Amino acid sequence: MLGIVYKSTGSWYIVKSEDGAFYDCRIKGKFRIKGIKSTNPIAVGDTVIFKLEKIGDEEVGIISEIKDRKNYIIRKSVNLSKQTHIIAANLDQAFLMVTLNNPVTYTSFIDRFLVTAEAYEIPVILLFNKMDVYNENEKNEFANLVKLYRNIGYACIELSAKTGENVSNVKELMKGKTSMFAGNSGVGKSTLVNAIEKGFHLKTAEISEQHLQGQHTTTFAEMYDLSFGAKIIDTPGIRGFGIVDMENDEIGDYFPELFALKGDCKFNNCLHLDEPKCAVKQALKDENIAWSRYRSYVQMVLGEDESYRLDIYKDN
Ligand SMILES: Nc1nc2c(ncn2[C@@H]2O[C@H](COP(=O)(O)OP(=O)(O)OP(=O)(O)O)[C@@H](O)[C@H]2O)c(=O)[nH]1
Ligand SMILES: [Zn+2]
Repeated sequence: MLGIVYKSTGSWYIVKSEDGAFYDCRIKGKFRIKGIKSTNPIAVGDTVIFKLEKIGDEEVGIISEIKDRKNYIIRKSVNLSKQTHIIAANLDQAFLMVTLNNPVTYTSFIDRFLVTAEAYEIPVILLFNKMDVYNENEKNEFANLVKLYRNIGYACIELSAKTGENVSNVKELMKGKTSMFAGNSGVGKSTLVNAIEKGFHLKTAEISEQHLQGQHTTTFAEMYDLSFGAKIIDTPGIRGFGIVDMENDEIGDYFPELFALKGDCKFNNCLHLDEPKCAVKQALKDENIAWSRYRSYVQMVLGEDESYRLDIYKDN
């Protein structure tokens, strides 16, 4: 039988088969996936093949195969080994929620998220929330931010999870897809998802509180079917995207507007720092590239912003 993993506890998996029924499944023997040193071979979102077997009185599914992943997000294991923990697989898109204040979302956080998403090959939609509370100045500031990211090519929606403004647009984009919601604590993820699906509660808050108390419990993502043909992967305690190890010379490739100019720099290995005849530096002067984006880029290249390599629980 073919199914999708909805929940994982590390040794047990809840798999929804094509016929719509849920089965408790386990893995038989050792499972290895090329190139991934992972503590969990199978993650939420994985498509698996399993067959039912009688174990004692119980009928359980035995997973024999994982289908190739379109993408996956990981985090480093808590125990400092080189191992990674796969949080979720096969995401169609991620929504990153951003607010101007309460809490402040820094552009460096947005950019790091976007870069990681590019590396993971996960499309991102930026949600600019709490539109109902901003004054004229703040509205302008927000509008500039929206313009900045739209120019690069990212989809942006201005909304208010509280009043419901533009919430239907988000819902529309979710139909038929598997989505994840990310953003700093307090930006309104739970409020939004609850507005999209009445009575549905994300688990983010309780876990991040646990984290504040220093309890590094391993958290597992979980997938849910919403009533309108959408799937959501809830990733408790995860505000960002996990980690990606990137070489300095590939970071620029994940800034689409820098990547587009790469061929115009004098040196084909230009890092756009102090090299002569750099097309990126020129574009900055001409105001065709945003300074905030360039600053995020430099921070990542110089390693001033190491948190993108670290545990995502440290994101803020
Ligand atoms: N004014 C206003 N307040 C909002 C809006 N969306 C959320 N809030 C409020 O912001 C606070 C935090 O919202 P949550 O939905 O809990 O935020 P969250 O992102 O889920 O936070 P964590 O669970 O900690 O990750 C709550 O008091 C919400 O009522 C909005 O559009 N406008
Ligand atoms: Zn350059």
